[in-house]
Amino acid sequence: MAAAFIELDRVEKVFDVRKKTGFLKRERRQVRAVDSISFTVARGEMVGYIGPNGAGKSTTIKMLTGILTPSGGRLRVAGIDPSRERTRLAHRIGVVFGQRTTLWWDLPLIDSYRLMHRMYRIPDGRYRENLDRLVELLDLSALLDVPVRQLSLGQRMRGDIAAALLHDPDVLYLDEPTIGLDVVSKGRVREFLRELNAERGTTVLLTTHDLQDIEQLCSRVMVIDHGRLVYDGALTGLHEAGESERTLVVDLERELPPIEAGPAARVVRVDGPRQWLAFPASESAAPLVARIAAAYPLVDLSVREPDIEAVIAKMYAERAEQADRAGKAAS
Ligand SMILES: Nc1ncnc2c1ncn2[C@@H]1O[C@H](COP(=O)(O)OP(=O)(O)OP(=O)(O)O)[C@@H](O)[C@H]1O
Repeated sequence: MAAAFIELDRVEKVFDVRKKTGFLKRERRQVRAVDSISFTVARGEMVGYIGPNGAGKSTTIKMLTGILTPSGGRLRVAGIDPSRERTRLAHRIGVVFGQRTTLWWDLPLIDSYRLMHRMYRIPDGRYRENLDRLVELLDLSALLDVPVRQLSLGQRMRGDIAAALLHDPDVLYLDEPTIGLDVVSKGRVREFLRELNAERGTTVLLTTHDLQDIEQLCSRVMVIDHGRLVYDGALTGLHEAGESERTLVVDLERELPPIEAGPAARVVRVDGPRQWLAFPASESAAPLVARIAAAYPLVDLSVREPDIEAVIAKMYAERAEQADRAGKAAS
């Protein structure tokens, strides 16, 4: 097995929050943003890190960059403790926040790169080489003299990605890298990330609400909810974890009452002679099809896989319900 490049062992982050509850009254409360999370990421892996709003994703990324110090547990990136050696780590990591730019707003793009060249003390030859490669791959040559504020969102994002990679980091954290981009720009960013990972073996940790980013880029996904890791594995395994359902779409010869096909399947929609039956994704469709074919005038049928978006929405909703029930039971 490849050596772990990012290592978290029971990492916690607790925030002390003061809330005004009256004229002079303040209530102190603790928010456990990250609650005993453990995982490892091997060098060269490309991993999705997803979860609902407020789950603890950004807090994790901030601890991985050294911006925040964990309240407990052990964390290492490339063997470095991020909060203790933030500057040394900065040479090994690149960070892209989709919602904020790291570029200088009023300066032409190339000036931001020149500043980074100095800030990161990138050797001249390496800077030149990396800049040329990134400009070509991200199609930036016509944009280098344009002030950042005049760039479109997609152009700015490509500019930000290049900035994060000028110093050749071993690991890249991407926080919502395709947010607000049109389909073409999203495609370009994803293609570039795939190439970067394949050619240079850059380790990528990707946080996104766009599940297509994950589907197209990551073979592994981690799901965090209420500060806890609730899933870590292949994207396909999420279907089972989310106990998702597949849909059998049946065309009958004529309009009929809802099909009765046993306890495992239920009709979820009827439209004229077409009926939709939901059944567990973990079960084979064959016996169900055989039962329907034997008892109904069947013309055509197809099976629809659950889409990952629906699976994750269901998973979040179920966990929110569980938390709600636990909260009510405790009060
Ligand atoms: N500096 C802070 N002080 C107090 N609470 C904080 C702080 N930063 C984050 N939190 C809280 O910690 C929890 C996790 O927040 P975090 O920003 O990590 O979530 P997230 O998964 O990145 O969410 P989103 O998808 O909305 O960006 C939330 O309840 C948030 O309100």
